[in-house]
Amino acid sequence: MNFERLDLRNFKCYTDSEVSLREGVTVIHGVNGSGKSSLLEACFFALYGSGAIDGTLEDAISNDAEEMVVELWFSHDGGSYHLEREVKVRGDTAKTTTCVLETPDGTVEQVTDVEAHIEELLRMDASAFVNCAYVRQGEVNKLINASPGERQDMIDGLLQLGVLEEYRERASEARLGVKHVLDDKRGALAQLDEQIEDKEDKDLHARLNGLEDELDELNADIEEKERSREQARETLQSAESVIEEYEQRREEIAELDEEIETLASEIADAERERESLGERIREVRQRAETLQAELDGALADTDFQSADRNAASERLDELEQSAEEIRDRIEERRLEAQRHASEAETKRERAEELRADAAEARETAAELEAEIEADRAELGERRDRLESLADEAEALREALADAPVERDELEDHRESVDEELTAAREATAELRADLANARETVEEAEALLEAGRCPECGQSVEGSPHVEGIDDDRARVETLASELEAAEGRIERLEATRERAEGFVETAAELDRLEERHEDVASLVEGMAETVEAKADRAEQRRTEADAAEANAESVLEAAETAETNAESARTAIGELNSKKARIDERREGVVRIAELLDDVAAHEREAERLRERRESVAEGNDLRRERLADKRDRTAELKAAFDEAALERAEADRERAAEYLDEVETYLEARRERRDELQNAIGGVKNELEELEALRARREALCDTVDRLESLYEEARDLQAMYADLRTELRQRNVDRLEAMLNETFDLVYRNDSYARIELDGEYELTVYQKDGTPLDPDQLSGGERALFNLSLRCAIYRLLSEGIDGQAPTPPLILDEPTVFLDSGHVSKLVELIESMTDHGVAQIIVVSHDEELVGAADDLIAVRKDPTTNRSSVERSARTEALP
Ligand SMILES: Nc1ncnc2c1ncn2[C@@H]1O[C@H](COP(=O)(O)OP(=O)(O)OP(=O)(O)O)[C@@H](O)[C@H]1O
Ligand SMILES: [Zn+2]
Repeated sequence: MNFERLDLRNFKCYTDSEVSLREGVTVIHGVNGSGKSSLLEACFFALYGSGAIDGTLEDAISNDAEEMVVELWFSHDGGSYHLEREVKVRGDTAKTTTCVLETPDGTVEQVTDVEAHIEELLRMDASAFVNCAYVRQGEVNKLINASPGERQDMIDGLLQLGVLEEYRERASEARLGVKHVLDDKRGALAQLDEQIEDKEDKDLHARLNGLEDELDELNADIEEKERSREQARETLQSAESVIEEYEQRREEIAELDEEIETLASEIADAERERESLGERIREVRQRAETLQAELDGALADTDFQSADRNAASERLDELEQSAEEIRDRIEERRLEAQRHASEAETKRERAEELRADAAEARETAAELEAEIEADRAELGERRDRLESLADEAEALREALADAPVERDELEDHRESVDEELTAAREATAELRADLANARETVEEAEALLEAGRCPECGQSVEGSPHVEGIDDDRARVETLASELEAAEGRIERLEATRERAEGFVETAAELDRLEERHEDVASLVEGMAETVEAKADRAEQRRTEADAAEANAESVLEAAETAETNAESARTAIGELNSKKARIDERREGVVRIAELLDDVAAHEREAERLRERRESVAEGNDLRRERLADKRDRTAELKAAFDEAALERAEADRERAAEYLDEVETYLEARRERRDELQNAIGGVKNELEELEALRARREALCDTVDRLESLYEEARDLQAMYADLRTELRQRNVDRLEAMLNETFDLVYRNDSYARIELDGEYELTVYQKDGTPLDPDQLSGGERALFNLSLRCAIYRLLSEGIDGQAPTPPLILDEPTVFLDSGHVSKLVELIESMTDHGVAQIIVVSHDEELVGAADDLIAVRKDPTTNRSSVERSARTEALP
């Protein structure tokens, strides 16, 4: 078996690590506390679970984690295996939540199944694994310190010698079991012998004969007594029958006396009944006669003469029928009267409606006519107004006839006059200004002349232009004044013309308005005239309608009267029918009374007849009773004569005696029978005992056979037990011999020292070291380093013995050594390297050594470095490349 790979998550100081492991020698190195041992522990935990680690499951989980996973891949016997264990913290404790082993033949789950499978694969349990393959740190002395017994158990277990011990124990158990059964059987046999002896001592056959003789005698006695008991019973019976007969006779006489008395009183009762019946008959007959007289009277009162009940019924039916017919006719008439009356009512209502319609139509007509009158008056007024408007217009047209232009040009005309006037006024203003200037010029010249100097140059005006023009200027003033006068006259004329033009314009506007007004009034008049005509037509129509409705109402009223008359005549008919019906009812009552009387008379006659018959039967009954009374008296006399008192007394004496005897004999027989039962039981008992004796003898024979067989079985089991013990001793001796040889060989290899000659391992696994001078030494007495070497040798020897096996190659796990160099000096560390090499030579496929000692590195095929990060306190694993680098 080789480990191939180990994956860790949160296992102790490892957060997440993965290590692949190879064949050959692997050295895991690192400083103290870096996590080397934890790696090995993880492998061990993967294989064997919680039992394989120190402390609890919780301790194995990293301090700050809640769950942990360890996975181990390994090869074994050519197959690949994968083991996974997952542990989770649940509350206060940790639990294994997953445990799976994948094998080439399938998957194994559940902790117990997986562990069983591993134990079977490796042929060792956790403790055997520790003893053989996994040398835990600090346990180097374990094998030395163990007692020989413990050592023996350990080595026997590893070599599977324990199985033989188991078989031996089983054989011993079987032997003990057989012994137990054999003892039981022997005890049973002794008991049987005792029982048989007891029974034979009892002389059972003689007892049986005595009992049978007594039983015969007893039976004869019982038979005789039973015969005389039969005779006594017969005597008793005949006496009892005689007594019974007399008893019956006495009873009969008593009964007869009683019957006679009853009959006599019955006869007296019947006689009284007959008398009262006669009385009743007389009363009923009298009543019938009275009723007959009443009937005769009733018949005389009616037209009905026959005193026959059927004829009366027939007549009643006839009358009933007539009454029925009349009722029907009354009903018919009543309906008819109702129909006519309601018709008259309807017609009257209709006439009323028609009249109301007529009145309404007339009223409407009158209203319309009043409206027409008013409308006509208004129409007249409007026509007058129209005429006066026409006159006013005519007057205005005449006024316009004087106008200088046509009516539609008047406005233009006024505007042109206006323009002309404005122009004239402007020209006048110009003239006026010119004139004023001219006058000023003249006046200035005149003032200069007076002063004699020119106003402009200050020189003398004589001869200056200003003075020379004065005459021209005076002429011009005159011309301008006359022109201004003419212009002012023209303005005056134009103003008059303008006033007239304005007057014409106003007149024309007034005419326009009048004409418009005239047109409006004319169209109003026309509309009104049309309305008046329409209203007149409507009034006419209403009047015609009113006349028609009136006429219609008249004829409807006539129809109503006819209906009323019809209703009245129907009512009269009803009255007549009612009185006719009253007469019929009266007649019916008479006939009913007659019928009742007829029934009554008949009933009374029947009652009289019934009473008479009853009276007769009472008389007959009494005759019969008298006859029976006579018979009974005869029978009583007869019985009394035949009664014999002496015979009765004899019979009573016989009965007493017989009864007494029977009592006695019964008690006697009872006792005898009891005795007979006892004897029969006793005989049965003796016979049973005889049978039992036979059975006991048969059983004894069978038991003797069984005991013989058990004795030989016991011998066999004892032989078998001895054989297993011998075999184990022999096998162990052989192993011990080989182990001793290998131990010496290994010890020689690792510890070259002149002090020790050899090591002895005896059959009881007692270890002794012999010094050169032949003195023995307990391994305890060796030095610390010697002990470590001794122990290593012993382990390697065991490992070799195992791996070579008793019968061929056994499946050995990797050889794991944890810190084997402690206590060793450097010389012995080199020896250790040699030991490891020799183990490889002996065919150990995988050796894993944990050490912080650099010296061991030389022996490594593969080097694994473990480091702990000082800040996180978490370890990591690294395959170091130093293998090649090192010498
Ligand atoms: N549950 C845990 N969580 C975290 N760290 C843990 C846990 N259990 C143990 N450790 C730590 O793991 C570290 C490694 O211990 P281990 O015995 O594997 O070291 P080592 O390399 O074998 O040392 P030495 O050379 O002294 O034998 C220890 O320092 C310990 O404190
Ligand atoms: Zn360690």
